[in-house]
Amino acid sequence: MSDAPALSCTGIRASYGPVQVLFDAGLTVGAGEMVALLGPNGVGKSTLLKVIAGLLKPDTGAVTLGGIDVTGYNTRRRVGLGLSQVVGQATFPSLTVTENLTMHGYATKDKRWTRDSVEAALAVFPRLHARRNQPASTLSGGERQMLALAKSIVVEPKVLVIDEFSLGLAPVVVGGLMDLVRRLNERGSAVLVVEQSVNVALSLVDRVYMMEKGEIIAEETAAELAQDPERVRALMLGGHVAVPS
Ligand SMILES: Nc1ncnc2c1ncn2[C@@H]1O[C@H](COP(=O)(O)OP(=O)(O)OP(=O)(O)O)[C@@H](O)[C@H]1O
Repeated sequence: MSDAPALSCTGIRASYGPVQVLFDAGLTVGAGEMVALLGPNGVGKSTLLKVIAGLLKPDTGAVTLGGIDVTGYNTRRRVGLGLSQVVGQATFPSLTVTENLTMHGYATKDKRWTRDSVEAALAVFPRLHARRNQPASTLSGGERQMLALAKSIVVEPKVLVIDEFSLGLAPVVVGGLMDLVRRLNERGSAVLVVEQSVNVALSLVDRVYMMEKGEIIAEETAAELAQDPERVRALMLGGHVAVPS
């Protein structure tokens, strides 16, 4: 087995038209590791996720998946290498829960494999199982978020990237979703989360990167950061964050 990181980005510069948003940003997620990317609004976190997914071409820098340089690959080829990104509660509203899962599986795998893994995904989410024949439009926000995560199980991702899964959801729902992410990680997925709730991030991940103005300004373990609420507050307010030497 390769000991290459599940995901790495190095020296990423990216722009929207003439406006540069990322300045030599980089991060690494080891195989089987859970990592969070934190920072105030508008610093470029989602932009880095777009670069990772192949939705935005960087001006410079490289992205690797399992040691393979995928910088020139389109999104579909990256998904084929095991990348799965959960963005918001993205589902097809008029399709049922089962149809949403099946469609997602077909994107990369064959029919038989997909049928089995849709059953496996529904077994992990009893609430979705009970609503398997309902259109996604009739699900609650938390259930839709579960469906977005269930899609990730269908493709058994090597790298799962989650953008803001706690946004707008009740704490009890978030707790359930965190358990599911942990289970996915135990089954072998490396995880990168971008999360507004620092508490959620710190209780989930092993390691944290902090972003400010398009740059990674610090990297440390979640345990270390959890002991310094003052720094966490400064970070999330976008003030200068003192980095211990
Ligand atoms: N499609 C776009 N076109 C032009 N500018 C954009 C576009 N998307 C984002 N931006 C700008 O790029 C900067 C970084 O945005 P980005 O969404 O990456 O930040 P973020 O850290 O994810 O913020 P948030 O936590 O609020 O989601 C912001 O100034 C934003 O206005």
